[in-house]
Amino acid sequence: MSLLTVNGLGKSFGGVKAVDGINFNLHAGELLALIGPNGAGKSTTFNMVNGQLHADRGSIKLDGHELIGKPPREIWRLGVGRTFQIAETFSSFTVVENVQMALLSADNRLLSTWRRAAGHKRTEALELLDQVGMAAQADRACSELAYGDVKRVELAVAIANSPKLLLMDEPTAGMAPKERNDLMALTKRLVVERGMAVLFTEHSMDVVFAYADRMIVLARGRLIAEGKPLEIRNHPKVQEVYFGTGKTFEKEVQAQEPA
Ligand SMILES: Nc1ncnc2c1ncn2[C@@H]1O[C@H](COP(=O)(O)OP(=O)(O)OP(=O)(O)O)[C@@H](O)[C@H]1O
Repeated sequence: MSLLTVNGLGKSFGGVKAVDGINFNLHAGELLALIGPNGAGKSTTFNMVNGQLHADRGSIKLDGHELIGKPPREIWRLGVGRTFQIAETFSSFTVVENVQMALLSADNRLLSTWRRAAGHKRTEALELLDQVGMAAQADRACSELAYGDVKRVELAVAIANSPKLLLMDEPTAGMAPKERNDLMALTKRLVVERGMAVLFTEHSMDVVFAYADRMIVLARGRLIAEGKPLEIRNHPKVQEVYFGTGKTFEKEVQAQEPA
């Protein structure tokens, strides 16, 4: 049975059908890329899955639970996590403190208890940091870290609640090619080791073709293709919608092992 099942999902803004009756599913342990040209409906789809936007029609089921109509916090509790950029205010906290806060939040403890709970779940937080290769930098302030390392901490924060499904909106934006590969290789490892599913949007075709297990392609709100990277690369409809956008499907990039 699939973990996430989306059926007939639709959302309009005024006269614009941002998402026009799409169907797809996602299995545990799978990395699914959602791609499409600008304005295709990727963000709208994402935001309906995490509950930030209310769908006009259709259904989004996680493990058989209907998500439509539920507030974002409840959707998160049911097991849909997402990566957030570590906000300015948290960058003065150390690496491990950021993960401890995420663990506190997963336990439904208030942030005001933080000062009293500075030692809370440090061991669990260090274990999570170990999984993303950041345990050695646990006591450094996030503000001192290289960009690629901040992204690793953000990933540790996102998995603190043990999500069944992790949503990643352009995870590698602004990163150099080496950092991109490291982050996606790490994501792939977490997917395999934790049996977690990932749905991600991405503009870098190199990243998508190297790391996605499967892809879905949107254009003007419609799902125009679905399949494995190689099938998508050769799909005439996909080539047609991308023609002239400057994005090509020619580059072959090999997935790397995480550093
Ligand atoms: N809040 C909104 N109000 C009005 N129109 C919107 C709103 N959000 C999205 N749209 C429209 O819906 C369509 C799909 O937008 P969406 O942001 O989902 O596309 P996208 O694939 O994420 O694009 P991009 O790659 O440029 O981020 C576009 O035509 C957009 O202008």
